[in-house]
Amino acid sequence: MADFSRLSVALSDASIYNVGLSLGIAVPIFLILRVLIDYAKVLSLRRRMPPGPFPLPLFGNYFSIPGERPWLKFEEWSTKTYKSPLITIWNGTAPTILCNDAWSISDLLDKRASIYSSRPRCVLMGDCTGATTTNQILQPYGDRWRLHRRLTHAIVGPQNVRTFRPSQSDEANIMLRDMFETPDKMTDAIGRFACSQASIIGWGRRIDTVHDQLAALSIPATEAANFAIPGFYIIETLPFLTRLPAWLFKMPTELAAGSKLFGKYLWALTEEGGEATFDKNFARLLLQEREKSDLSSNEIGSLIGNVVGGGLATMTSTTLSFILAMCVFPDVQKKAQAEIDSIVGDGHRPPSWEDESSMPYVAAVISEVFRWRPVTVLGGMAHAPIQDDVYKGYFIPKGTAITGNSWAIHRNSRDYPDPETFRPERFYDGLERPFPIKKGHYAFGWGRRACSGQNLAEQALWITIVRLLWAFNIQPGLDEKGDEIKPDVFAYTNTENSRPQPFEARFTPRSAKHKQTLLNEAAKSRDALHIFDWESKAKMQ
Ligand code: HEM
Repeated sequence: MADFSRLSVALSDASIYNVGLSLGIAVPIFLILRVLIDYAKVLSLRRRMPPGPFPLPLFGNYFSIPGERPWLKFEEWSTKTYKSPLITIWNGTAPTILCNDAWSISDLLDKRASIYSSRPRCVLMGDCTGATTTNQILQPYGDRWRLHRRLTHAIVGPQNVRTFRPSQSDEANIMLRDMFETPDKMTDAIGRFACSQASIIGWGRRIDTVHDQLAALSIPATEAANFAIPGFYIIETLPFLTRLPAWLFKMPTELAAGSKLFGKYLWALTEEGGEATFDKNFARLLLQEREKSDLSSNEIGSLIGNVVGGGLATMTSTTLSFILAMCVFPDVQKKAQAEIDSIVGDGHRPPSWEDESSMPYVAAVISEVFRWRPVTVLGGMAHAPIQDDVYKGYFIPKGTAITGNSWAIHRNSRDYPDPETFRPERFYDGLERPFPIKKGHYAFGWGRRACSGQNLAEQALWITIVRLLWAFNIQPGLDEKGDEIKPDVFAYTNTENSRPQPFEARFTPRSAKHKQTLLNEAAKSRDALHIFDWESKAKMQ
């Protein structure tokens, strides 16, 4: 018996050893086979898709995409290397098609919108945070997304957004005062304005300083848009990294924990907003809609969170680009001011909404800002087709990420001659050149997924820009010798929401009368805004 039992132990030891040995050999062989099969699929697909750099196994084009402003490289690949408006790059084994001209992207995302209105898989923003099902920006095309879009439009759609004109006008006056008093903090003044108008819409509470927790948390959170840049994060290239234990790779766990906490914070704000004195806020609307549409607290939080997240960085960057343009193109500024003066006179009142239709040149200035420096430089968020498609002989598989290189689209000299010059005349008195859409630019994206906050953004930017032009001569900052510092118009951040690197500008009131009026208006506006002044008890721990 004893001998038998020793034999069986020896046998079982041997079989464990053998199994271990077999696994040790089988697992790597399986993994290598898997990589090779995936690579074979990539190589076979790429022959039928738009051209692009040759991908490596597993990593795709990860190593050929520059870390610094990759949109410039994509434009070069499109116009010089492959001479094709559409190029394909591989995020690991997943293709992304980048459209580098307005006409091809319009053919796909506008004209074939019934196919191209879903979203591709997003590892960081979607898988790691669970937002794919709860956040409109990421939701796949379908009924839930339609519901979210309808709800967003119920608060900031073309008609409904007018409810917020008075508070926007008051906040713009406060912003003007802040620019006048502390021009070195212009970015804070604009960021506070953008955050406050979003918070008023969301929860009926204004933001008095950028140190408010909502502003302090939201400003860095908007960097999440970078997750959409192909090749920016290795995890988008190698999604299996999300399965590694946290001690080995902590980013996914930290992201998940952070977004859970932020979600709780948004919900706490929403509960407060439901009780706010100003009852036309989004929280109130969604809480009423909650049962009817079976909305989860995460969905409600992200719907309101998008008003802050969608508008904060985009509006701040666009306003800064406008200021930069005015510092560099003074003749445009003078022409816009002449138009404003012809309508509102000598500074006794600031321009208001009723004046909008009488100021076509100001409208053209704003369109040119969107064109000259489009903020979402790679189109914000890629679309994805819900079925395989063929375009001009190229195969586009279902689920492929497809987006516009807005940088390249807005600098195409066929559509915009002399594209580096800031020239509002391109948009004045009709479009100077044919363009697929009436707007004449694609700063707000395409087709059915085009920006839901467009009307809000345009309304806010109009009142901001027209009042800045009315109140100030905007000029570059001065160095120690008193000479103007020429700003670098190409010094922009390396981010999806691209904004000018810090630069100095002077805001000189255009006359004593303008100065007096702007200070009086700011004081009146501060009183009017008291209804939105209350302290939030919601805190993110
Ligand atoms: C200058 C300001 C803004 C710019 C340039 C901008 C740009 C964009 C772009 C390019 C997209 C992607 C469109 C596409 O997929 O084709 C987008 C989507 C979106 N934006 Fe904006 N945006 C701005 C302001 C806002 C504001 C103020 C909000 C607040 C409501 C907002 C909310 C959204 C939402 C919810 C989406 C997702 C739409 C969907 O997938 O159905 N945006 N935006």
